[in-house]
Amino acid sequence: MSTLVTGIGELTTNDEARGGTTGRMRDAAVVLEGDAIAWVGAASDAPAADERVDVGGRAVLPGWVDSHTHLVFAGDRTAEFEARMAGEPYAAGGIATTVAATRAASDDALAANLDRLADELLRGGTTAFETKTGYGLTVDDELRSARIAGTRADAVTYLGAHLVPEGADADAYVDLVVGDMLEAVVPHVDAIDVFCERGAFDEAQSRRVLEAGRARGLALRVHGNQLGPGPGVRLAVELGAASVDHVAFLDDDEVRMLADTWQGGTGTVATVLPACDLSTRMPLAPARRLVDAGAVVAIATNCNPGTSYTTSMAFCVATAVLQMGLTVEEAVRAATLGGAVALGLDGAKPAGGGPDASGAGRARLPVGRIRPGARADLQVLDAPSITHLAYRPGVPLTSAVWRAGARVV
Ligand SMILES: N=CN[C@@H](CCC(=O)O)C(=O)O
Ligand SMILES: [Zn+2]
Repeated sequence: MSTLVTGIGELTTNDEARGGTTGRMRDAAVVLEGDAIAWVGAASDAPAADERVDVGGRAVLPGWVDSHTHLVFAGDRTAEFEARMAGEPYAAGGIATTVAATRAASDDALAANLDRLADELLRGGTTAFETKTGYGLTVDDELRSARIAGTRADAVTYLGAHLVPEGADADAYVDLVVGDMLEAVVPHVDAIDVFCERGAFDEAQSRRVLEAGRARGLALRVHGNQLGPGPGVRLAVELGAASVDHVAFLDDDEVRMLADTWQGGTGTVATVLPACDLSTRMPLAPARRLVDAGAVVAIATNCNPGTSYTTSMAFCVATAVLQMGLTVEEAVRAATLGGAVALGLDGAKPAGGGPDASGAGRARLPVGRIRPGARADLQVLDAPSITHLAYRPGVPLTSAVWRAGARVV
């Protein structure tokens, strides 16, 4: 089955061969064949296909790639949010509230909540997403979180090192995280993550976690420099992490260090989380300085019930433009290809996945670009250009979405 999507007023391809930040084309068409993109070019040259969809001059771009979420959880944290808006600071300890609710929930309840949020992501134009464990913090609860995550997510990250459980000794808990817990989850995950922050895990503990994950072949991620300056970014760079996320507190050396990782072609993506910065009333990550220095930046929602309860990549893109100083093109690239690079799903290396990473959502074709051979993931905006994402903030512009060749919105 093939589909010709034509009448595209503005096509954002992210294809470097087409030049510019976003490889933009005018009056374009795309042919989807099965789950892949088969052809991209001028509408006037488009080949015939089984089905034809005319989008009437609207803008088309790759589906969002949300490279940082925490969607396996139960309960919510409305009261904590209200207290924060009344002046209380965010503290890592709030995670324990969600851990208790998650442990008490059935598998079905956790899966239903994940489905609800994954559907919400899709309706907002997100066609690929990562999600993490980290609200279980026992061997059994982390294992079931990883299994459930794999039913929907394109990439699953093990975050046993999210918080030291109440009453546990920190170093003894790290022994468990790098020992039995890692052994249990490793067949189901692609990456390992650690919350390297005051109130969570220190540098030595974070290093142990990341080195253990690396020894098991997992990609590395770090929650770093979220609540203040700290060792997270330096550790991520030293250990060759795929991404370091939050990065709200960066000095000039850290910005340069992140940019320098890309000199050999692969490096550590700096993932900014604008909705989280706003919802925790923390400073916005210095996305402008990162892009100016040459770092590869991703924009993600960090959807979770504590610090960032939104699935809206469009909101994050608008914030990155209006408040972090990115251009619309830079923000759109960061929210699509940037996320794909962070997840290793951009096609630069074989698709990720642990030995048994066979979840329904797993990406087997590259995402983040509209070009032949990529997964057929694209979104149509009810607008003539991507500029409207920031020009009309808060307006739900997503009008059609294809994921892996299937029309889902
Ligand atoms: N910072 C650590 N983890 C999450 C917050 C989780 C929570 O508060 O429940 C984050 O990325 O913001
Ligand atoms: Zn997070």
